[in-house]
Amino acid sequence: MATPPKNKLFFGSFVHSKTLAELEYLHSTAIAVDATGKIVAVEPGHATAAAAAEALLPKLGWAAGDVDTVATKSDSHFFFPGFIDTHLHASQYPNVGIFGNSTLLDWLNTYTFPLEASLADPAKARKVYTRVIRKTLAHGTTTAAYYATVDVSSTNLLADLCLAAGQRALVGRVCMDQLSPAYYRDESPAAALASTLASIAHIESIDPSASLVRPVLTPRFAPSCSAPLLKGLGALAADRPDLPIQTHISENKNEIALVKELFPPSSTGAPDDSYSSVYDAFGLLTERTILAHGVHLSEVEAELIAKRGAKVSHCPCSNSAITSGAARVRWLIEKGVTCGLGTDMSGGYSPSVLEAARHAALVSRHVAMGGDDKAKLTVEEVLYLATRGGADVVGLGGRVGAFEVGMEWDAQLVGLGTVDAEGGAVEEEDGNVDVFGWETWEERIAKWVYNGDDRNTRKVWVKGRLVHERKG
Ligand SMILES: O=c1[nH]c(=O)c2nc[nH]c2[nH]1
Repeated sequence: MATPPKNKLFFGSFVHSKTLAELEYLHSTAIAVDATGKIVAVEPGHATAAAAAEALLPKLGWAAGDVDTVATKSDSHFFFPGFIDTHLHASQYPNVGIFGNSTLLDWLNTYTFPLEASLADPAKARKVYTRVIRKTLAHGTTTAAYYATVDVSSTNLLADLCLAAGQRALVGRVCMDQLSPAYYRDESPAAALASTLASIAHIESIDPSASLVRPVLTPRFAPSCSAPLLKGLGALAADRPDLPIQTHISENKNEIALVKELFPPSSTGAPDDSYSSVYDAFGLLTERTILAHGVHLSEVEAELIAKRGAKVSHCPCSNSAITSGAARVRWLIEKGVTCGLGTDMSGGYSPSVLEAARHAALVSRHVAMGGDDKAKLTVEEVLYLATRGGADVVGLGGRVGAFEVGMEWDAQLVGLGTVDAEGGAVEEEDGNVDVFGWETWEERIAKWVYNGDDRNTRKVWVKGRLVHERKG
């Protein structure tokens, strides 16, 4: 029989984003998490875990025997909010790193559609989805906005597996009824909508209160959806204002030209021929919409996106790998657009949001080298995008992404390697980050962002439940 969840007391150093520009460092702090996974107290100023327990437990009415305590081992260990991957294709995971010299439209046809279609085989889908969930959890991703495939049963399986593994997820059945090979597309707009409803019904049946897993409307991107399909999805989005929406926008110049050709304003009633106006004309540009990429948006489009409250998932690894371009994140933020980070596997080559964060920092420097010096993103800013910003993008702002009373405990325990007086490793030799002891906390975090990986992610919790523990 499964043991019932217990109250927990976490003790040590906690680091999280206070604002876009500022990380908050809470040392000698205790965070109490109740059996439902909610943070009920954040109390700095205790010398030890035992002292924190003595002070806190009576106030919370918790008996010592009902509480599990997790304390950090040393100064190079800290708790950090779980990462939020605002855009990834679970179905493309076997292809990470496999993109050759392709760009978006030929990459889709050469690498992506054949793999996605092959996951209609349930055994293969189970193998791929089990692995991608395990791998992203091991990298500290506590929430993932997943695209599955066109196939309903394997999409539903992805949701089942997320729930079983304890990963928070948005799971979308991919809608696409045109411009892909006949072996991989919805048969008609009506069939696409029926399959979407079937998948929504399943996901809502396994997690009726959306405690972890939620369905998300997923028109792949404008070129692969006919006008009747986009119209139907817009109507469904209006009927179901609780459902998030995810799609791609303005990733690649040939894609944008294709959208202009397929959706002239005369066919949509839009005021212009921009990509954003196409989604807007069909009621799909909303405050619940996650737009992946947004590399080549115009001023007017950024203003429209901000006005509608739609969000952008910045996918720097993918934008570099398949040569889409360098998105101007500072510019988007200054326009009032909420942004988060996406690994975008397998356009992106890495399952790690930490890798996406460091790549976001590097791409912003390329934008700066193009003449806009203030484009550079700081360590604090990319970590905000990876956590709090991401939570806003996927509609979970205020619920996850930071350590505040009332939020849920989605967190990772990060350990950096410690070096002794002779320069030898003191503990946990594995990993790329060496802490000598003289670094400030800001410097430790910067070393983690630029050199860290899953070896530093020792433990991961979602909604208070331990969902990953690094062995060895
Ligand atoms: O990076 C991307 N990955 C995809 O699978 C996709 N489909 C449309 N546009 C896309 N872009």
